[in-house]
Amino acid sequence: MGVIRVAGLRKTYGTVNAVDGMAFDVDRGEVYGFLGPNGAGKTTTIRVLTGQIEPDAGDVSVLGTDPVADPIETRRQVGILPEQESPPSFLTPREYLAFVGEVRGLDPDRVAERTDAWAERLGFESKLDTLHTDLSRGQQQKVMIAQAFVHEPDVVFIDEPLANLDPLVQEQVKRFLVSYAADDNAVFVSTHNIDVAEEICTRVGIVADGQLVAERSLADDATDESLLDLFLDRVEGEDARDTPALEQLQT
Ligand SMILES: Nc1ncnc2c1ncn2[C@@H]1O[C@H](COP(=O)(O)OP(=O)(O)OP(=O)(O)O)[C@@H](O)[C@H]1O
Repeated sequence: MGVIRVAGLRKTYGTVNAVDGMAFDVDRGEVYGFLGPNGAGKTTTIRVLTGQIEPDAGDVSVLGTDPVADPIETRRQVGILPEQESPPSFLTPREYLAFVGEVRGLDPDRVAERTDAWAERLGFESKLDTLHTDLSRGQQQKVMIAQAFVHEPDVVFIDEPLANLDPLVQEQVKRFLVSYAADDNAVFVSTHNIDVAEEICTRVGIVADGQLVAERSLADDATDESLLDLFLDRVEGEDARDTPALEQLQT
C-alpha cells in the first residue's frame, strides 16, 4: 500500500484550476519525481500533502494519515523542504536544528548528534554557530536539507533539492536521497530538472495543467523513449521543442 496516496485532487485559486484531478500513489523505497513546467500544480499538490492548505476535493493520505483532517500529525511525521525557503536569519544552524528537533519531540542529545552528522555530511561544520543571515544561499540550502531529515522521517517532500548547491554537494545530496529511499523510506522530489529526475528517481510523474499526464518507471530499462521525449509527447505536442516549457525543464 502506498505511503503517499492521491486521488481526484482538486484545488482552485479564484478562477485558476491549480490542481485539477491529480492522482498517483508512491510506495516505500521510491524516489518519486514530480516533473513539470512552471505553474503545473506541483507545489500546490505538495502543500496539500503536507497539511499546509486544504483542497477543494479529493482523497489524500500520507503514511496512513489524512493531511486535511490531521495536518499537525502529518507535519510531525514527514520531512519538508519547501521551494526557495531560507532558515530564520536570526538563528544559527545549531540553534535552528535544535528548535526543529524540539518541535518534533526528539531527545536533545540525539538532535545534537544528528546536527553534527548532517553538518559533516554536507560540509557546514564550520558554520554551525554562524547566524544564517551571514551564510551563502548554498549554505542556507544545506541547513534546509538538514532540517527536513533531522527527525529521520519515513516520507520526505522536497522542492528543487539541488537549488544553489555546488556540483560536489549536488552529487552528495543525490546519492543521499537515493540511499535514504532505498532504506524503506519514500522521497518525493518536485523538479524542473529532467536530468536530475532521470538520474535519481525510481519513478517519474509528469505534471501538466494540474494533472498527472504520464508516469514512467526508471527502475528498469523497459523502454528506449527518453523522459524528455515522453514529456514532449504528453505535455507539449509535436511542436514542443521550441516552447518555453521545454526551456524551463532544461534549466
Ligand atoms: N496562493 C495562490 N494564489 C493564487 N494562485 C496561485 C497560488 N498558488 C499557486 N497559484 C497558481 O496555481 C497554479 C499552480 O501553481 P503551483 O505553484 O502549484 O505550480 P508549480 O508546478 O509548483 O510551479 P513552479 O514549477 O513554477 O513552482 C499557477 O497558475 C499559480 O499561479
